[in-house]
Amino acid sequence: MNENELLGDAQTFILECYQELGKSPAEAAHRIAQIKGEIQSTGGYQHTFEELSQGAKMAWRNSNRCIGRLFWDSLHVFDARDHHTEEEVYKALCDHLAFATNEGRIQPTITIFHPIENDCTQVRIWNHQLLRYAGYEKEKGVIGDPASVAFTQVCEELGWQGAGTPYDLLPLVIQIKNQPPKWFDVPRGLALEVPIHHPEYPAITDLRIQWYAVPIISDMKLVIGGITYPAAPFNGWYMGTEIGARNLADTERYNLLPQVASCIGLPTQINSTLWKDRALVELNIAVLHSFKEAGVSIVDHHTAAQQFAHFEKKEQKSKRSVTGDWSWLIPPLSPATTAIWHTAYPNDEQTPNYFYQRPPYS
Ligand code: HEM
Ligand SMILES: N/C(=N/c1cccc(CO[C@@H]2CCNC2)c1)c1cccs1
Repeated sequence: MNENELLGDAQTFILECYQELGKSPAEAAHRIAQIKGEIQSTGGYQHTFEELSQGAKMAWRNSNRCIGRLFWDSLHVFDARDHHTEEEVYKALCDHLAFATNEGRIQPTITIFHPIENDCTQVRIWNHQLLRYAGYEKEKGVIGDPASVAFTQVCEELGWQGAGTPYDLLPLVIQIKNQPPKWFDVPRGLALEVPIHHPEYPAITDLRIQWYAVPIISDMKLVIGGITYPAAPFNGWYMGTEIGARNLADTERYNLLPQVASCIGLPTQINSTLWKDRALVELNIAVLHSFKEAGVSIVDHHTAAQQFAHFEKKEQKSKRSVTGDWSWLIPPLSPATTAIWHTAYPNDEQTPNYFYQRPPYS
């Protein structure tokens, strides 16, 4: 991006951001003039903490695929732009984990590391999520999460060795500039996990299913007013279907529906008995029941859809149009029972926002 484009993006962001923060047009104009000067002398500009914080919240509000946007304004923002070594970054990630987990009363949080400067990435986290299970390719198939097989191999090449169970937490892999990445174990006390039980079918317990409490996306970039933050891990809480209808159910993930079905005595030979659908519902009931029993925040897809409807009304009151990616907003279980199914959303891309970026390893 050239300096003119950067100034244009900065101006657009400051005008919207300062208006939302109740600042005067004169204050916005003064800030824009200041940024113009900084871009002319350094080729870039630095956000104030206030701009960084509001920008991260606006980016969540603009995330078209997110059903959880009602709470966009309550995001906790940590400024880690002055962290330059792998150890400093690791400490900040541990602090994020502890704060966000909050003993189960999950707090939506983002930690923002140094932005790209002179086309150079300063900090990069190689994990897709800070907490995720390893996947080991074996002759008889995969042990653990098949979605993690490639990254698990990268971690093993870096010297990490997992225990080989289906639920081994992967290490945090942190890269500074173009140096080789360093890996660090997640302190066991910081990774809250939930054992999965069913309120009516005790046999489900014998499957020894578990999942981690806090989803923390760490591979997307945050773009605010033309400035790119390639390391900005953010977390919310889970919607139950993410775990029960995808991570544990997909055939190319943990593929547990046949085992759940036999646990509850369903005949799995004939499609029209809808055994797969019954197993899916019972697995999702077990996930919601287990998180609640463990005192860990989680939302069911019906409540989440109602909260999204509330978000739509709030945005209309604020004279902002709600953009969305319908195909991602509908939940994977009973989608047509939610109001989202019966609503159309323009999938226009706004900034600030969170975007995919090229993987740091291939
Ligand atoms: C507070 C509770 C939250 C819930 C229940 C929630 C729920 C979800 C769900 C279910 C998805 C779809 C994920 C998938 O299908 O794989 C999603 C996507 C997304 N969410 Fe949220 N979310 C929450 C908070 C947040 C926060 C705090 C942020 C950022 C600050 C965020 C940003 C996003 C983004 C960027 C996506 C799209 C990811 C992609 O394109 O791969 N969400 N959210
Ligand atoms: N509940 C959540 N769910 C997700 C939000 C964003 C992305 C994902 C996982 O996306 C993967 C890539 C495409 N589907 C799986 C899950 C949150 C994670 C971080 C904040 S809220």
